[in-house]
Amino acid sequence: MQTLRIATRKSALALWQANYVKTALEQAHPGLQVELVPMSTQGDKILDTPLAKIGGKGLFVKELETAMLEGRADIAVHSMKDVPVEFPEGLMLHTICQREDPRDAFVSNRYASLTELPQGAVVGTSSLRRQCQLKALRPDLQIRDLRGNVNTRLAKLDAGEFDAIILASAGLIRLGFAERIASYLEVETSLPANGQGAVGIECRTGDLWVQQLLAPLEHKDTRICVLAERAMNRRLQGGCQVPIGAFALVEQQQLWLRGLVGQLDGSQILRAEVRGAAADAEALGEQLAQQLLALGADQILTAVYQQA
Ligand SMILES: NCc1[nH]cc(CCC(=O)O)c1CC(=O)O
Repeated sequence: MQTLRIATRKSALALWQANYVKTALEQAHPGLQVELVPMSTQGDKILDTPLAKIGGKGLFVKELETAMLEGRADIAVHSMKDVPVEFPEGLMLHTICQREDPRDAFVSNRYASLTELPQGAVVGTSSLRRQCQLKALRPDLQIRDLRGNVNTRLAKLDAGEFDAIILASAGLIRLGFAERIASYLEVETSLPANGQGAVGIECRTGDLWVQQLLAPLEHKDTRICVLAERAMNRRLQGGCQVPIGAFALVEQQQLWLRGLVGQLDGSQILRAEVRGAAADAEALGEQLAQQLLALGADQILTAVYQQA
């Protein structure tokens, strides 16, 4: 019996996601051996610099990809929102699993929601996408950088550094911290990042043994949504650290994709949306990007890249 090896980061969330895939594979294929291969990535090591400043795409995936290319692991499990748009030669995104709650979460020990925050309250997030939407709604808020894995971020909140912090609810729910969520930010308030809440599985392009094992883990509607969201991002040349939101829903083969590009201070938020056949997911994502560009998204993004 062969063993399938999963390359994974060592953060609690990465390990949770890798174990989730391990369990799903073992359930789908009784008798299959699945092993985790934990490793540190550059993104885990540089903890003191705001992510937007380091810039480089794929900070959290390069080591995992090298392990697969060198045959030390067979698959890598990623949070889709951290996966760069392009894949290295020899690797592919093969499987997209069912999405967890895609919304951002408002986490605070003192306040129940964004609207309850007092004037000038300090909110922690390292996401430019969250920052611009928060500032658009509440220009008085002070946004401060918040890095680290989910546990670290919660500890910083508990230490009193912030009045509230914003995190992806998916990560909190998966790690058993759902009760820390004071309220959910509806997507109209905080449009999620492309791929937020979805787990993807990467493998070698020609590895048919692995690909056939992965097939049962695929979730069709999540794939459609994530492909549309990623196509929009790709057309806007957005990495994971840009003030861009993209969120799709599919119902009865119909796709509804909403997109947003914002000025960091929230002074301007461009929004657009498209609807169409789910089968045209990627074309719709590109179409939405074009609409945002026509509204002036390129000027905003160019300015952001120059600041970073
Ligand atoms: N950028 C870090 C990251 N990557 C995935 C998640 C959460 C889980 C997910 O979106 O799948 C998080 C933490 C956060 O944004 O709060």
